[in-house]
Amino acid sequence: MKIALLGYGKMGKTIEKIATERGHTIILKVDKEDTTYDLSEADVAIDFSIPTAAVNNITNCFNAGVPVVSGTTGWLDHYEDMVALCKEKKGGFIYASNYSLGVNLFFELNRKLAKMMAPLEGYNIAMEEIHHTEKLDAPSGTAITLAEGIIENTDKTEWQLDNGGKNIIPIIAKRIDKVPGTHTVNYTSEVDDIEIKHTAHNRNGFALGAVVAAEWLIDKTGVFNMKDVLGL
Ligand SMILES: NC(=O)C1=CN([C@@H]2O[C@H](COP(=O)(O)OP(=O)(O)OC[C@H]3O[C@@H](n4cnc5c(N)ncnc54)[C@H](OP(=O)(O)O)[C@@H]3O)[C@@H](O)[C@H]2O)C=CC1
Ligand SMILES: O=C(O)C1=N[C@H](C(=O)O)C[C@H](O)C1
Repeated sequence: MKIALLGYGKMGKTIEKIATERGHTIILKVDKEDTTYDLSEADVAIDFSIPTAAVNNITNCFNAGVPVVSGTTGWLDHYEDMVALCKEKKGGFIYASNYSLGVNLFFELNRKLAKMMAPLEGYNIAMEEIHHTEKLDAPSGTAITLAEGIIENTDKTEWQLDNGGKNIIPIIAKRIDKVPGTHTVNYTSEVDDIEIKHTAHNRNGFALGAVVAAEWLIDKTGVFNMKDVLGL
């Protein structure tokens, strides 16, 4: 595959390494200096840039007829606009807040646990995410997906950064040098606690998932997610 990398920071560079090992060619590397770029030679684009650039990058892909794997977080207020544009342009689009296989299994576990906890009284729920100090958005996209999985399966109706409440899931976001990404969901009661936790040791899992998603998306039109890619 000929891949355009939209965003060539920590993730872009890790994706380059893994994509090259899998026999793909990187034909374009875009960073903030590149205001215009040519996607005409690309089979697929992978966007890991910054929240304020994601919508423009994804739009450019649809306009160029290039399927796009989006991993950038912090832009989801515009997600439905991108879905509509994808359909209008008959494009191919995958967004995931986290591309790692482990986290996608963790998402399933989180939904299942929430469903089991829903009828039980006396448990308080709280979430924590820890990331490196360069991260621009909080809470993480992964924490938001986890919160949505809980909201779908319990009487919780919303999440809030730092604040909890009767129907509100509190998410604590910590920033600690070099941490690739750690997510914890906690149920605590007077008699016991239940905790599920995913710890990324490096960025390779995110990058491999994004490349696998790009391989899967080639020649498809429509809007997909990692459940589609992994057959979960
Ligand atoms: N879905 C997932 O599995 C994962 C998602 N992420 C998300 O991916 C994104 C990138 O993460 P990470 O690589 O760690 O961040 P970095 O800050 O290391 O890299 C971001 C890159 O985007 C570049 N950039 C800035 N503006 C633009 C633009 N207009 N167009 C294209 N590129 C631009 C930056 O360039 P410059 O350096 O010149 O400013 C930089 O190279 C974040 O939103 C993060 O949350 C991260 C890991 C996993
Ligand atoms: O910015 C990061 O680094 C990460 N961002 C994603 C998120 O916001 O959930 C995924 C991963 O946790 C790393």
